[in-house]
Amino acid sequence: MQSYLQLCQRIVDEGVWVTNERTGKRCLTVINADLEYDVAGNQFPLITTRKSYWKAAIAELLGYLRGYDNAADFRALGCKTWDANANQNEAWLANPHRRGEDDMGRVYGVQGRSWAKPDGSHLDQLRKVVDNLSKGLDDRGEIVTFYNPGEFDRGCLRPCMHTHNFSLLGDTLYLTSYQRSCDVPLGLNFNQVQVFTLLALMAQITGHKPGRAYHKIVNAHIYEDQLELMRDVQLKREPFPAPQLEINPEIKTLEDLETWVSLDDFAVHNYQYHPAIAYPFSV
Ligand SMILES: Nc1nc(=O)c2c([nH]1)NC[C@@H]1CN(c3ccc(C(=O)N[C@@H](CCC(=O)O)C(=O)O)cc3)CN21
Ligand SMILES: O=c1ccn([C@H]2C[C@H](O)[C@@H](COP(=O)(O)O)O2)c(=O)[nH]1
Repeated sequence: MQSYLQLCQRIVDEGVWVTNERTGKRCLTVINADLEYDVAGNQFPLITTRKSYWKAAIAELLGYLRGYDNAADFRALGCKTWDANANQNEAWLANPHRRGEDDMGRVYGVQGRSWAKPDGSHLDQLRKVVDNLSKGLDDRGEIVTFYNPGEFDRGCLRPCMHTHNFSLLGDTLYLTSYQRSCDVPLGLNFNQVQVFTLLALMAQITGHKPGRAYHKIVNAHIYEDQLELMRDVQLKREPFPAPQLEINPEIKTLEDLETWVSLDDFAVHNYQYHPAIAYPFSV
């Protein structure tokens, strides 16, 4: 939590105003942030200086792991975060590849689970990583990447958290996740939860102990219409201790994640938080 607040304060103190063409808004921006989460010690990095909707963040992660390409599927899991990008983004609405209401196109999990190969077949990146790690194998390329520039024109948004690189040292699993662009008040709130939960879940289904998760961010920003709430409200609050995440131990395979797992299989304990803050969202 301290490292999140330090990043917010750093943006407020040292950020540079950058005009963003896609959203038409200015962002106060810094370059490079390194966050680290203690998954072994179950220090769940949930924001405590406002109410954080952790279930929606885990639902979004579950949708990526399943390869969802439709905002309706995310809604059915309990997550509305893709509604706006699928249905209100002017460039995507005008894109001939968009297949109607709620379609997100070939983004995130679609790339992770069915990367298109030149011969017309598809590659399941996540399956390969799960199979190797389950056998105790780390080929130094246990990577799931959603970043496919050749198909950017077939999706509603380029992935922000785009690459997850797993590592095995003995029986401990580590994760390094890379993010090119980060909406610190809204997106990071979710992304911290997702990096932590991804390592915890992958360790559980591949039979290893979770270690630490490393989260590397390039462009970290606060949109102009979020700045006042961050500077004058959220940053004035004192954080509470980190809560703990409990995951149903019956989740044992990738198939479990693909089929029956729901948000009822996750619980957070000892979550103390300050009142909610409704930050504006930019499409
Ligand atoms: N501008 C922008 N910021 C983002 O963080 C973002 C995007 N766009 N587009 C793609 C996804 C969607 N994500 C989102 C979208 C909405 C919320 C959001 O509105 N969160 C609220 C309430 C969530 C709820 O009620 O479930 C929050 O207060 O955290 C968070 C992340 C993260 N990504
Ligand atoms: O997981 C996510 C997804 C998106 N974001 C934010 C980062 C940016 O503010 C926008 C994406 O805009 P680009 O113009 O494509 O960079 O969404 C996030 O923080 N986390």
